Amino acid sequence: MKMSTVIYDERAKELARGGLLNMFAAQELKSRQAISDDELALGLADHTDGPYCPPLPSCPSTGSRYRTLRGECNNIKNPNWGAANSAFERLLPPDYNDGIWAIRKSSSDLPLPSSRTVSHRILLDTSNPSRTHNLMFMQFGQFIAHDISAGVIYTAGDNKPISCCTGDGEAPLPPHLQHWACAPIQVEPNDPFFDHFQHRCINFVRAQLSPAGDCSIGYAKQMNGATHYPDLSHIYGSTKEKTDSLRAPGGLLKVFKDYGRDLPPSTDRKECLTDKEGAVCFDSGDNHANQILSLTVLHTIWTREHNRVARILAKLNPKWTEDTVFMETRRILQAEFQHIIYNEWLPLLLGPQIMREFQLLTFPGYSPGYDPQVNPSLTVEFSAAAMRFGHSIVDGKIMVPNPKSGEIYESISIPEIMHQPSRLRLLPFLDRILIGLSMQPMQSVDPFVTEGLSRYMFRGVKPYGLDLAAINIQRGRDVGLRPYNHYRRLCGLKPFTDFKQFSPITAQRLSSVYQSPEDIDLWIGGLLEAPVEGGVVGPTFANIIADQFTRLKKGDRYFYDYGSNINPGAFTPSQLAEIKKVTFSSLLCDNRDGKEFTSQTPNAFLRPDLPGNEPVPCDSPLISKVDLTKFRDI
Ligand code: HEM
Ligand SMILES: [Ca+2]
Repeated sequence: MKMSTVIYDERAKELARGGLLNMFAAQELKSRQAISDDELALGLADHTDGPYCPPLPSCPSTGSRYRTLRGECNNIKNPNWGAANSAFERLLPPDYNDGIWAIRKSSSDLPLPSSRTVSHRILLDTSNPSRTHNLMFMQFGQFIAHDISAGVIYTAGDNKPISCCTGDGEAPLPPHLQHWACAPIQVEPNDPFFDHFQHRCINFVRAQLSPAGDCSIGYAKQMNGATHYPDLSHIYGSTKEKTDSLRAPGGLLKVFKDYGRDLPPSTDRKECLTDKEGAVCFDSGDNHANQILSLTVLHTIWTREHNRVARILAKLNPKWTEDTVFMETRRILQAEFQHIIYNEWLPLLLGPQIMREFQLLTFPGYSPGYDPQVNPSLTVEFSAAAMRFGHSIVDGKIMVPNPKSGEIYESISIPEIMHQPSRLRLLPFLDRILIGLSMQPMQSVDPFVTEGLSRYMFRGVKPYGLDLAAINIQRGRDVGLRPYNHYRRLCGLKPFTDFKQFSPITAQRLSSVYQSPEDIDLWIGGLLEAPVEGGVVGPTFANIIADQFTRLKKGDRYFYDYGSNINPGAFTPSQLAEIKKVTFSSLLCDNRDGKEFTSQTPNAFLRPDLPGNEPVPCDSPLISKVDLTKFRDI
């Protein structure tokens, strides 16, 4: 069983060391009473002679036409904002027991209930399919998440994973033998599932720290391994070495040619179960593409889109070097991706009112809104809780239809396709799973999480796996999330003062684990809320997510629809008009195998049985076409 978090490179390691040094310095200053609790809580401790300050990148004064690979040099005054391996920001100061990094206690200063206990007593596995959204909406959400958010966990000195439990998880290691980054999740002896295996300990390693961007010393700040911007860093990589390793001649991306079809390139990294004959593991910009096969499918689609667009651009512009073809294609794909997120995916998540309130709606032409004061960085509230709403919409099974007979060809339980992407090699599989993801409803956002994630995640060949729900709760505590009520207040919502304010069943479940409503973990509280009008998440998550995508627009000089007064890589008006025709349906039609997948729903994220969203042939006028001749460089 493997978590998919990895250390990237030397620079990431150096920053991680710096983050840790600063945290130790804060502990030291606190013990000498040279730093006040207020300073710690507000993160204002201005000790610029701190032990480690991240070096500033050198950026071209005129601004490059292309985003840098690491995401540096976007904000002119703060060139590290949003860069890979920089720190997460936060909406509220952290709740750490020592004000620095120690995991919070309950409101009455007792240890919090075990994250696993919270998970199995509050979350059930009950099917509650969405009446509108399909599983492609879920899968696209994880694809977005992997682009912008990648917590990195500590590893041992030799880069090996840290174990916080004995042998097979019979118990947590005695504290004096535990690595300092351990926070193992205790499993109660009467656990309804893990007890069958005498499994009493879920391994949990704390997230790596990164130095604060302003070199201040204060509470711990976690590292984001990805570039914070939606820039397809998980397709292209965020270091030169990685990107170079993924590139092929002619400005193309490498592919694995299989039966004449292009799949992502293969890798011999050891994250997949590859002991069966013909088994394969795929490479990507971020090394997480094999986490679940339906995610690998989206990596395939975007890799193909790169090569499709690059070939057209190279023909239109025979004088371009292969570097130009590569970078121009990347620039177009990044714009397509941002357009699909803001124009199609977010409105279906947040509903019209929040989209309007946060000025997230898309319009024809250039858009206003860049604000150099806005730090685009992801907030821990978004990454460790709100955006993880997605774990509730995963279905335990993926139905793969046979479009010829109209029957279900295969119903795959998801642990079977975690780190096991080899089915993609079967000839009709890609087309079939694309149809399946579009037909099958996603699950609703609610306190139900499939056992495929809460009992069997990454089980490999074992009878049990990890509990992602417990890990989410523990991660929230690891990164210092405050209790749920604090974020309700922040969003202008009334806090819960009594369990009785929840439905009787929920109240009973909550009070069986938490002592007070003031202790509820943010991820749990968010899942319990009814969705906002026209959206799928409740108001607390909706606000945190809308805030994040506002930062990612206002704080991104390279946002795809900013004009040349802001964006050094702006599109011409006619090019932008073409980019704005892109829909995820058009992308799927352009990059499917096309043997069995011949029709597509106009809205790729909604169920085909919704009136007006019946599948149509890919050449129907209802599926938009992008005219790339506008990208001839004259
Ligand atoms: C399809 C099956 C999925 C699996 C197996 C999966 C698995 C995981 C795992 C193992 C983590 C790291 C947990 C930790 O150590 O803290 C994670 C994090 C996360 N997941 Fe998922 N996930 C899935 C789907 C989704 C979906 C659909 C979304 C959103 C719509 C999503 C959003 C996130 C986010 C935002 C994080 C935090 C990333 C970070 O900063 O590390 N996931 N997921
Ligand atoms: Ca990114």
